[in-house]
Amino acid sequence: MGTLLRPGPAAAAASPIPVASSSSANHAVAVGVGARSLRYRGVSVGALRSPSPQVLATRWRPRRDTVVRSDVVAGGAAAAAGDSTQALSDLQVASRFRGVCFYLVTAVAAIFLFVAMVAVHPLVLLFDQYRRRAQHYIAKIWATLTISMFYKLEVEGMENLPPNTSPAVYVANHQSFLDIYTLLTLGRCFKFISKTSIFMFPIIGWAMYLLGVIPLRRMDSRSQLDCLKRCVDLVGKGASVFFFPEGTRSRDGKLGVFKRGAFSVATKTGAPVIPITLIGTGKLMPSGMEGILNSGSVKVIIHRPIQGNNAETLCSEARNVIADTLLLHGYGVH
Ligand SMILES: CCCCCCCCCCCCCCCC(=O)OC[C@@H](O)COP(=O)(O)O
Repeated sequence: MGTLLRPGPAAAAASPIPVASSSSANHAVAVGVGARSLRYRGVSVGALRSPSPQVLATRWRPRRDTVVRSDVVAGGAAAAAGDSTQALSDLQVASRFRGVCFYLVTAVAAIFLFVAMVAVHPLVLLFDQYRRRAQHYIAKIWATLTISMFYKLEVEGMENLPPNTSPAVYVANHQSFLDIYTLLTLGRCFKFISKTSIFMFPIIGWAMYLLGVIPLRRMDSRSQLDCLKRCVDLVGKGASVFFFPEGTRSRDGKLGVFKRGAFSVATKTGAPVIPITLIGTGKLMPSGMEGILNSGSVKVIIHRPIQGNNAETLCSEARNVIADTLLLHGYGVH
């Protein structure tokens, strides 16, 4: 993998924890996905916007089972204009229908499983306050049940996954909400770091509280420091933590810059970093298109643990191994 073209070492940004800028991110949605759609239809305009057209050409080879953002927009506009022949195609309707079914299944499963979570919580607090294995097991059931009906999941490198008794810092690329479901199926008791707004979701937000998910106000430097402190504390007590070092879902499908926070937790605690590459979730449910679910499959690649005492170096190593794997699978990296 080391022989692949790489854009350079991971550029660690100034703030230690990933912070998203929503306005620029939204712009990226419009530009990036629009470019994909043109490529998808065989027009080469997308190449003008990408430094790596071969990569995009590979990645966005025509697929009849994938709806991209501009398809939905175009379909909606046509419908509004009263042109029934250009209304949403069967394909788009199928992706939307699949999306509705997905949320129905996951909501019903969550209602029942949340009751189980509440029931075991006193015991969890008494006997397993930091790892909360029972709660994570229930979350694993929820995720497995949900995704098993909608996409095929392949996991490579299970042997690299440390046991729940070994604290570690897990990091992965982030393309979609489906990343969370996919990662929960691994059955490891890592604490996600989550933006605070997700805690507002009924049931899911409450379940996150029971799981011990760590809240982060992304634009608040004090919250960032508190979050890192909590992570160091948890790892010291035998639990694991999970970061998306890009801090936000990729809008154009390419791997973004990694923040250093996760890696400073690893160097402060001596815990290993476990890099994970997620492939395909962004095609199934792209960022900004949470209402649809395309058909397809997802691959998870768990890389070998890396260790070190320099956060910058760990950050570059982890990003490089994920970037190489994404390039190998036809994705781009920034
Ligand atoms: C009741 C059944 C069990 C329910 C278990 C629910 C467990 C949910 C764990 C949720 C962990 C959420 C982690 C989110 C991490 C995070 O915050 O990443 C940022 C993004 O994603 C969205 O950012 P953006 O792309 O900028 O909108």
